[in-house]
Amino acid sequence: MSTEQLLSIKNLNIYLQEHGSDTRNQIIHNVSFDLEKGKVLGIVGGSGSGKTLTSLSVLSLLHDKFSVTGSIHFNGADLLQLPERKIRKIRGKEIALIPQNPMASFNPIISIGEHMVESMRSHQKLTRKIAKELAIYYLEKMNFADPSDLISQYPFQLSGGMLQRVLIAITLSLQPSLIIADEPTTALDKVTEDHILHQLEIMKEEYDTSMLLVSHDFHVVSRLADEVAVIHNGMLVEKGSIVNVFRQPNHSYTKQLIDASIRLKREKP
Ligand SMILES: Nc1ncnc2c1ncn2[C@@H]1O[C@H](COP(=O)(O)OP(=O)(O)OP(=O)(O)O)[C@@H](O)[C@H]1O
Repeated sequence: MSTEQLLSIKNLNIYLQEHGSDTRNQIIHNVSFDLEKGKVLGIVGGSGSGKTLTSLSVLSLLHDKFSVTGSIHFNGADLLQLPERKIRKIRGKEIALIPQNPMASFNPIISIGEHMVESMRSHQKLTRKIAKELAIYYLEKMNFADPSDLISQYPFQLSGGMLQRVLIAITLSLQPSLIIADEPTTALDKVTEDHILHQLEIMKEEYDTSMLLVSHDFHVVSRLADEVAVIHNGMLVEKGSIVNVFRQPNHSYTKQLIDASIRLKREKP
């Protein structure tokens, strides 16, 4: 592995064996790709292609009915070989996940400010006062008009788009080396999608954050990604620079995804 690579996935296979079943099905087949420091890699594929399983395997967040072979080197260590205790330290602090449904990441009875303070204090030695000041700073970065008021609100008082921006602010505050954003805008309308993509652009440009951006939508990925990997039926069918793949897709499945994203862009309200 070159020293520049932050993440290097080699020959990743993921198998599913339901409890009590003798049959083991292979879902991900021999997937390999690298992510350089400071770059964004888009992982694109249709529903059920295996994007989420591939990205969750990096965080060792797969249910125990899945088994994984191959290697996932992150900062030099193979994550598949690390004990859970070490993975837990990496998760959140070194590798953070921005999921599709942000609501599931929040506890409904804890205020936005408390979520931010707690997540920062669980990874860094900070007083509550400093953590609160930092929370306000990062919410300002996410263009919230009144962060001092926002921190006393509860998750149910915020829209899906606002919660997603809070989650990005929390992620920023942890300053991870790698962010995995799994369909971060799929549930949102066009205007909110634009806001979120803009916030992710800020993350990339100001903080030099490396990112795996998972989406079924080529248009979303093309806004941010340097490189793209296309997954179909659990197999990597094409990868390359976003400009080259977008202009001259080699695989017919990639062409279909690009056409679908152009249609989606026209139709999304
Ligand atoms: N918990 C699960 N139990 C059984 N099969 C699963 C589970 N999660 C995923 N799969 C199967 O694994 C395959 C890949 O799923 P995955 O969620 O990675 O796809 P995806 O590309 O992220 O799709 P989507 O965008 O719809 O989430 C699918 O065929 C799916 O049915």
